[in-house]
Amino acid sequence: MKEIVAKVKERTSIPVYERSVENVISAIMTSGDFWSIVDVSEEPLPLVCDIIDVLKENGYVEIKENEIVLTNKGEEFAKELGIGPKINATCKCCEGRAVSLDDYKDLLERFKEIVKNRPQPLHEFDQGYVTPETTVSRVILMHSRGDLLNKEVFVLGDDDLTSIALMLSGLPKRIAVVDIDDRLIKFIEKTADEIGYNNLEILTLDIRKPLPDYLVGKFDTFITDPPETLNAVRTFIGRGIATLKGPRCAGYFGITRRESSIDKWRNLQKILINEFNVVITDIIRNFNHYINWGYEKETKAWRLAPVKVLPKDIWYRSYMYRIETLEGSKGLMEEMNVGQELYDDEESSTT
Ligand SMILES: NCCCCN(CCCN)CCCN
Repeated sequence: MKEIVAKVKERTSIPVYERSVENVISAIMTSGDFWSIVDVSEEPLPLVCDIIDVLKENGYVEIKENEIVLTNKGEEFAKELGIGPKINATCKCCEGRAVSLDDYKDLLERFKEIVKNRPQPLHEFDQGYVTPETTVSRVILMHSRGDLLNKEVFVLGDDDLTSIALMLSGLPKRIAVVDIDDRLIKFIEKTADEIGYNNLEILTLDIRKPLPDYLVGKFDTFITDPPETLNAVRTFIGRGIATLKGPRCAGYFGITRRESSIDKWRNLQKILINEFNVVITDIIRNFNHYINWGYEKETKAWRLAPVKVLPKDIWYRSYMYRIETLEGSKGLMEEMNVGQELYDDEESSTT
């Protein structure tokens, strides 16, 4: 195992542990599909590719009819190390979100109807929207925490159309939506007119610039779904926190393991705790399920994939973080002079 880890370390700057290799072997024992192996392993995609390559070079893994499988030598190796397949204990009725959709079936059906001809994901903005069940579950989650009823809600980036589910719920006092993509802005505006919702504020602004005063300290709750670079965490989440009125306000955001190692998780959690002085109240594993976005073949993930087959099922998921502000919490007020590095780092691959 030590020589495997050493060989992987030669290939990547992403932190590698024996546990990383174990996670990938365990995932291969669970599924032969590359995308599902990344999903189950919970290691960053580029690292999974390096580990599979080294295991293949050393005869532990082979590719047969587009499936990644252990060889006999690999099975021996796994047995020696005591590695078994990953069990999937996800709850059948809530899909692991710990939120029940039972009382919101009509909201879900209405949402599905409205978003039938939604704008499709654009690679340039790292778009990739979540399932309707995820979007509506987000509304229920926020409502269950007391963060929606008669509250002023800020949606920072909305290819998931969370603002539409919020409008349909009728819960917030008002909703403000920011997005850099005019197609989304127009779609959300048109929908607000169609459903006769008029407590909606639409803003197209580049959040790398400081927020205008009329947004600073004006909201009770924000939600965003940023890329996983530390630049994006500072920018998207920092701006979200800057919109909050004061202590005991809430923020929600998705953070994935597909494009961030838990080393990077520790760094982003330090930003939340030490720079923004907020507290993390919830981290719900695989709450957000992303529909395959269609530009896979243009991404680094496709170039790195050992098997060139498009994903058939949902494989990209993120954890839902909930934070609360306290005395001394503060958001990002200065300009962020970043370009593509808002989206890209050594662990990203679908941006
Ligand atoms: N590039 C395709 C997947 C993007 C997912 N990212 C943006 C999602 C917007 N709804 C980030 C996901 C986790 N933060």
